[in-house]
Amino acid sequence: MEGVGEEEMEGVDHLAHERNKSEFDVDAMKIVWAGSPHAFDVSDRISKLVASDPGFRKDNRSTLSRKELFKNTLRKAAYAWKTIVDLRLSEEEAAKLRFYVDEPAFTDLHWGMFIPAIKGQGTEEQQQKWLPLAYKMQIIGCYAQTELGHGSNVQGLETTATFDSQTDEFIIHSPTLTSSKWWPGGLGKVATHAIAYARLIVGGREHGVHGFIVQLRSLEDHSPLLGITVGDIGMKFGNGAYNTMDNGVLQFDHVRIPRNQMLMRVSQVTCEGKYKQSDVPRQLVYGTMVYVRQTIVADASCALSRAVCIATRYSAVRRQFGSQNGGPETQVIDYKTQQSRLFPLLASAYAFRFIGEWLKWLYADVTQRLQANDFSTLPEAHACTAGLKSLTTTATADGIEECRKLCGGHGYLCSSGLPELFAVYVPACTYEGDNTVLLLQVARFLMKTVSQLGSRLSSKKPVGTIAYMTRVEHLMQCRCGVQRGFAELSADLVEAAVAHCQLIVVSKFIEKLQQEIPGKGVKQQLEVLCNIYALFLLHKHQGDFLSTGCITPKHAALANDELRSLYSQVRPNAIALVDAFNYTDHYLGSILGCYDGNVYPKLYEAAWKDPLNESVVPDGYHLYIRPLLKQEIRTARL
Ligand SMILES: CC/C=C\C/C=C\C/C=C\C/C=C\C=C\C(=O)SCCNC(=O)CCNC(=O)[C@H](O)C(C)(C)COP(=O)(O)OP(=O)(O)OC[C@H]1O[C@@H](n2cnc3c(N)ncnc32)[C@H](O)[C@@H]1OP(=O)(O)O
Ligand SMILES: Cc1cc2nc3c(=O)[nH]c(=O)nc-3n(C[C@H](O)[C@H](O)[C@H](O)COP(=O)(O)OP(=O)(O)OC[C@H]3O[C@@H](n4cnc5c(N)ncnc54)[C@H](O)[C@@H]3O)c2cc1C
Repeated sequence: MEGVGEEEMEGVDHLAHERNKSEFDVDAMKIVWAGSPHAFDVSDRISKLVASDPGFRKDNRSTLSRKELFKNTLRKAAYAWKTIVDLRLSEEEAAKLRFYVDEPAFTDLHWGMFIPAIKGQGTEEQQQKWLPLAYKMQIIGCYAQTELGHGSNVQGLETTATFDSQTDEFIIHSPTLTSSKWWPGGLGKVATHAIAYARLIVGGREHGVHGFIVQLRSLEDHSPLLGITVGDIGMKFGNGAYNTMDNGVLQFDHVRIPRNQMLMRVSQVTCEGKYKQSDVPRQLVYGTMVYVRQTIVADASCALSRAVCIATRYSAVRRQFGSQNGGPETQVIDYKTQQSRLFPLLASAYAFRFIGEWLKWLYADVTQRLQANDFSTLPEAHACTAGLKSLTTTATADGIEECRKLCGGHGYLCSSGLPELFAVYVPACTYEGDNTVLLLQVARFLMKTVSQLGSRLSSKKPVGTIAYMTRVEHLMQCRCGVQRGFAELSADLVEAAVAHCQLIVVSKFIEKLQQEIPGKGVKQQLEVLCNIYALFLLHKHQGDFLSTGCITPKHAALANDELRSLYSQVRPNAIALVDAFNYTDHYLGSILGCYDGNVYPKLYEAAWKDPLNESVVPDGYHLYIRPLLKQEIRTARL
């Protein structure tokens, strides 16, 4: 192209000068981020496989109608499955492939909730019957719990499951409009089966909410079965975004299922109509939600790191103001305001990665204990998964929006990848439990812990977190000390719950740094990021910390000075720290975040591909614009 300067030529790494500043071994950090050499190998190999296959292209999504978008998602899901089968990918590789395809689809719920629900709440016999069908995708499942009238309040669900001892069946029914199942992903147009949650009624007596496997559609022609009314709930936030998913509505009209399709690991109904509650906490029926909440924390680190990668690379490319004697303008990443907004998000991405690793261990540990009927850590596991899901998704949704703003006007273009990332991510603050409702669960756990243990919530925390621990105890004492009910104090208790979760994230980051971490300069970089995360939160909530008396205003001022110094330490390593996420340009889906930093030619080229530019004179000119210009005002034909 004429007039293209060297700085805009393709094939040149426009961020090479930034990459050369790195003070640590980026390849070693890639392995830390991935979790292990094996995990890095799988991620690297599968992400490149997806990026190189035109069958997984996603740059055209914003130009498709809802029906075209959905059909394209079905095509991709089928193509992904064929790829998995043809290449004989392992379960781990298959999960990575679905992750890098990066499109909300019915498969998320089939693999992410339907199968875990059967594994967690089905008997051995039920697992042996249903899991092989599900693993081979000979049935496609969804998780149908939420209703039009109830989502947070699971015990308020209205769908009924009435046992008929004459026929040894359950009758599944939607007694009211508000009992219609509403929101389940994959339900609207694809799922052939559901795990449906309903109020169990045996012999006229209610036994609370239980899960049931219900077939919804014929495996011959996909038509809804007798008594099943099912469809999509309509367009959702954003244009492309989550509209690739058929969140559905479902009504049951006295649908009969065999007794052995009630998930019976936690409770049973005998053929004589006798209800048996195993000696396990009834909350195990919520087990699938706990499982997904811990995966969502890991997902948060992925989503936030994507946004931070885009904003960091673009901040290094973008120059604005500051030219000296006709020299280059200043890179916006060098402005202290840009650093004070961006680098805490970079630190948070790493913090959430490590807390996600720990939560995965905690979930595996509690699951192992449940096998031995050891329920001692179940309350803590519930509080941690609920609280950390709430904390990380709120921070990530806010962080993605901040990254969009950090990219100025170009961040608002679809080609930046940020609007779509935000629109797809933001419901994470709602699904798998509204974030406030989940924090109330944490507050309830803290109240019980304080009442059982006295003021000390826990002494099991690294020394560096004393201020954080004191803050939680202070916030709890301020609330528990006064004689007012939980509901009256709930807004304050939620703040204490957030403080408690922040304490966990900081302490687990510190514990991570106590491990052996190979690679030149890697541990040092992580120490800087850990200090940024901890001091940023201390600065943001300094009112809490000052009121506890464990820090003075002088300490607060010193902490702020230290933050600025830490930002300066990150600055030369910023591009390398986001390179360590090892995202392909395909997965990032962002011109602003492209690896080579050659942004402007790509932005310019992308603009002309918009359908609006197929003609230089827009459709509608002659009917609407020309009359205006020629002052020939006519009644425009509707
Ligand atoms: C790689 C990706 C893989 C998978 C991804 C797939 C999907 C995720 C991606 C996209 C999203 C797509 C789908 C989204 C799906 C959904 O949204 S599914 C529906 C989610 N719905 C909810 O989360 C509902 C939230 N509500 C609840 O959980 C409960 O109603 C409640 C708020 C916890 C209240 O329950 P309840 O009224 O029964 O109990 P309480 O009276 O409040 O408490 C009684 C005691 O029980 C303890 N408790 C409560 N819950 C649990 C639990 N889960 N585990 C253990 N213990 C629990 C509670 O602490 C009380 O204890 P006590 O104080 O000692 O009495
Ligand atoms: C994209 C998406 C996908 C989903 N996929 C599925 C799925 O596959 N399967 C499924 O079963 N469900 C699914 N859901 C539903 C989701 O789980 C629910 O929307 C979620 O649990 C919140 O419940 P709700 O909608 O009833 O919100 P509500 O609880 O009605 O929340 C509304 C407001 O009330 C507040 N509130 C509610 N209770 C209290 C309280 N006790 N104290 C204080 N404040 C309170 C909340 O904080 C919130 O501000 C999905 C939802 C979305 C958005």
